Amino acid sequence: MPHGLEVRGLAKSYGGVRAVDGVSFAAAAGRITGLVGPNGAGKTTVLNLLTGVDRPDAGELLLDGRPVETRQPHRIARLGIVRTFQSARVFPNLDVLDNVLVGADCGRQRDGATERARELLDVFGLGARARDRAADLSSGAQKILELARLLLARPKVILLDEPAAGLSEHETQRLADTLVAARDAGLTVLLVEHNLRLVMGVCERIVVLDAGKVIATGSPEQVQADAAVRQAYLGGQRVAG
Ligand SMILES: Nc1ncnc2c1ncn2[C@@H]1O[C@H](COP(=O)(O)OP(=O)(O)OP(=O)(O)O)[C@@H](O)[C@H]1O
Repeated sequence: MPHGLEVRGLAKSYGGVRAVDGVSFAAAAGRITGLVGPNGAGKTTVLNLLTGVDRPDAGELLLDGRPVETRQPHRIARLGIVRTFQSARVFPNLDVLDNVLVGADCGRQRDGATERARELLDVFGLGARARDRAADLSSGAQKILELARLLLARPKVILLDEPAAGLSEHETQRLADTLVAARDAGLTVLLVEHNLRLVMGVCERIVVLDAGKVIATGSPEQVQADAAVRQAYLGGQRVAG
C-alpha cells in the first residue's frame, strides 16, 4: 500500500506572522483528507508551500515515502501533485472540451484523450456545454471544469483549495460524487474547504489547523467531538454535519 502524501515540520512566517508553524500530517493514498480551520489558520499557505507557489522556511514533503526535493511548481506537478486555486483558472476563450484537453497535454496522455475528456464532462454534468466558451460558464461550473482538466492528466495527488465556494447545492453534490469516484479509482485528495457538510460527508480523515498549528487530527466523528476544535474553530458551537 503506497503512503500518499506526508508533510513534516512545515513552517512559514511572513514578517512577524507565523502563518504555518511546524505542521505535520499525512494524506493517505487513495483517501480524501480534509484540511480545515478558521480564516487565517494557514490552509492556503500549506497548499502554496506544497506546490512550490511559495517557499517554506522549514519542512519536508514526501510522496509515497520519498522526499520531494524540488521546489519548482512544474516539477512538482510532473511528479503527479496538482492543485486548484480558490478562483478557477480556465482558458476563457477556449471551449469547455478544449479546456479539459489542455490537461492531456500537461499529462502527456493524448491517446483517447478526447473520449476521456467527454466522459469526465458527462460525469461532472457539463457534457451538454462541451462546445460553449469557458467564459460563458458560471464561476461554479468553471471550478468544476478546472477539476476535470486536472483529472484528465491522471494525477496521483490533488490538492483542492475551497472547491465548493461559489458552487450551487447541485454542483456541490456533483463535486462530492466526483471526488468519491476519483478516490475509489485511487486518487489521493487533500481537501481545503469551509463547507463542513461536504468535508464531513466525503473525508475519511480531517486535519484541523488553527493559527498555523495542527490542533486535531481524526475521523469526522472524532474531530466534531474535539473540545479544542469546538473552542478554536467554532466558538463552542456544534460542527455542522
Ligand atoms: N503572502 C503573504 N504575506 C503576508 N501574510 C500572509 C501571506 N499569505 C498568508 N499570510 C498570512 O498568513 C496567515 C494564514 O493565511 P492563509 O491564507 O494561509 O489562511 P487560510 O487558512 O487559508 O485562510 P482562509 O480560510 O481565510 O482562506 C494569515 O494571517 C495571513 O494573513
